[in-house]
Amino acid sequence: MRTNSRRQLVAGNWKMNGDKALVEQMQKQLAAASLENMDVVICPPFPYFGQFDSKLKLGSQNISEFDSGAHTGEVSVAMLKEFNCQYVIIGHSERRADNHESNELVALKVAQVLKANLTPILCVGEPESVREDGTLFDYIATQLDAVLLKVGISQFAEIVLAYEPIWAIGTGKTASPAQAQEVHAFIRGHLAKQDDKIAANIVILYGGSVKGNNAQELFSQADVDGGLIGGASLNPEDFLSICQAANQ
Ligand SMILES: O=C[C@H](O)COP(=O)(O)O
Repeated sequence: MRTNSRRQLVAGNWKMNGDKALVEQMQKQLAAASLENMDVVICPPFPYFGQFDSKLKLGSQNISEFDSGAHTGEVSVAMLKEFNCQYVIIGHSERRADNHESNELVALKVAQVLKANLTPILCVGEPESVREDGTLFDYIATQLDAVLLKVGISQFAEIVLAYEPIWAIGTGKTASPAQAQEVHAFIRGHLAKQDDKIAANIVILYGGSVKGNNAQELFSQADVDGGLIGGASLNPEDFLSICQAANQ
């Protein structure tokens, strides 16, 4: 049972997976469920955006930092709005690695999403080597500070955060509930140095090998407000059980 007023959120990041059939199955599964105490967001690849009905909240996995123009292969915030997309994942570790997205570019993209009145899901998280060498909190603080410097603490009232330890993504090696809680509490404390109220209200998701059988324990941690789900978001039954854990 939650002891704070933050509403839990579960976002399914399909990454470069899924097909038209999965869109149909997922919509059917979620339409039949009663999930009145939490929010569900699906972040499919762009080609499937038009296939989603308006009952589900839609999220994007990325966005251009530019408004429009000669940027081949990019998608703008204005285009997302035409499809009623409300959330945008920014700074996922796979984009930071595969597309060389720096903390500064991540900050520019967060600003672009906020300018369009959409909600960024800002991802932070450390590689295993950083956890091992004891610089975990500095690493997370640096990722947060780049965005704080660009948009300011007041804008964090419109942001969702996701803590995703890179070593736990797609590996089956979930952070323990205590490890997740420790970093979530650090993040909230870091923001509280600038604004107590914004820190207390911000939703912080955990991501990294969340499944139906571990979601409830992770989500019951005091500073964990739901999850950013990869692999398990491709299975409608698993994803529903994760949403149900957040709905309690
Ligand atoms: O965006 C989602 C995360 O990268 C977690 O992925 P995963 O649930 O497959 O570990």
